[in-house]
Amino acid sequence: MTDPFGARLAAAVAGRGPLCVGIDPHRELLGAWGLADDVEGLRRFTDAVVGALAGTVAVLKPQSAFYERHGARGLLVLEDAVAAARAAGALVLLDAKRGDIGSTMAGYADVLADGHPMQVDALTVSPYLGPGSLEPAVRTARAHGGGLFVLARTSNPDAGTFQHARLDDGRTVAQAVVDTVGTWNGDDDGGGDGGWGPRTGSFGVVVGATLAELDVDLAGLRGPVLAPGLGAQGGTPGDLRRLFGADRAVVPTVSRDVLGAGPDPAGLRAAAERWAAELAG
Ligand SMILES: O=C(O)c1cc(=O)[nH]c(=O)n1[C@@H]1O[C@H](COP(=O)(O)O)[C@@H](O)[C@H]1O
Repeated sequence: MTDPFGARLAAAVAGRGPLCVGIDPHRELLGAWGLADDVEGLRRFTDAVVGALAGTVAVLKPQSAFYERHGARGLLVLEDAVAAARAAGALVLLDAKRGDIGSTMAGYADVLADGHPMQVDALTVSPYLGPGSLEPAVRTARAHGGGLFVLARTSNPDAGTFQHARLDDGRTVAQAVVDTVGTWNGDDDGGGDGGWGPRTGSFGVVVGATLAELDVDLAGLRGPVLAPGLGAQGGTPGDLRRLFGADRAVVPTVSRDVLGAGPDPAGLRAAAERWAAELAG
């Protein structure tokens, strides 16, 4: 039986540091690397990032949209990259922001299951259809040692329009999302204190590093926080410390600010190492 995702993530972070690098091969970036916006360009970009970084960073986060837009052959590139990244020791967080109900949600979550041709370690999901809508994904994650990161307080400027809306009980939507995810991190699923360790929960939330202030209470989360918005969106390592302190299980994720240093593998590695050093300092 595979160890729970939270424990595996904590072990990866202990060995490699917390940095997650997003693989976002969008049109402009392919062009900046001198690659065509086609499947061959996609493959060369992806192979370069995985080859340069999968042996050293804790987590790689491919963005599914940039593979789906190239059709079935794009998905084959993603499938190969996921296998190569995991073989090199990186955890793979598939960024697809899935959200649906019942059997459809279960279908999306099958990407976490043993035997899936593109099995990943964790998946980003959207809670918009309600807390119960994500239960099938929670079940699949538990059964296969997978993890989920649920969108709670995202990094985009207008995120608060929905995420600050209030429930009848006065909590913001973002807070209700965090509280819901905290209930999934029960004693059997890690259920630690919100820091790194073998009991780090397998169910996390997304909270942007771009926030002016931390306007959700993470005390009951007991799982990891994925923090995007660093670099290109303006967030800094100082913002991370200001928002989350030093003791919380936070996975800072950077895409453009590392990917822009390619295609030279040494350049990619140097950019990731720079971020890792700044995050450690
Ligand atoms: O889930 C995410 O990764 C995510 C959540 C969020 O709140 N904001 C956010 O930018 N992201 C993702 O992070 C990537 C952009 O990273 P940067 O290029 O570093 O800004 C994209 O793939 C976004 O979908």
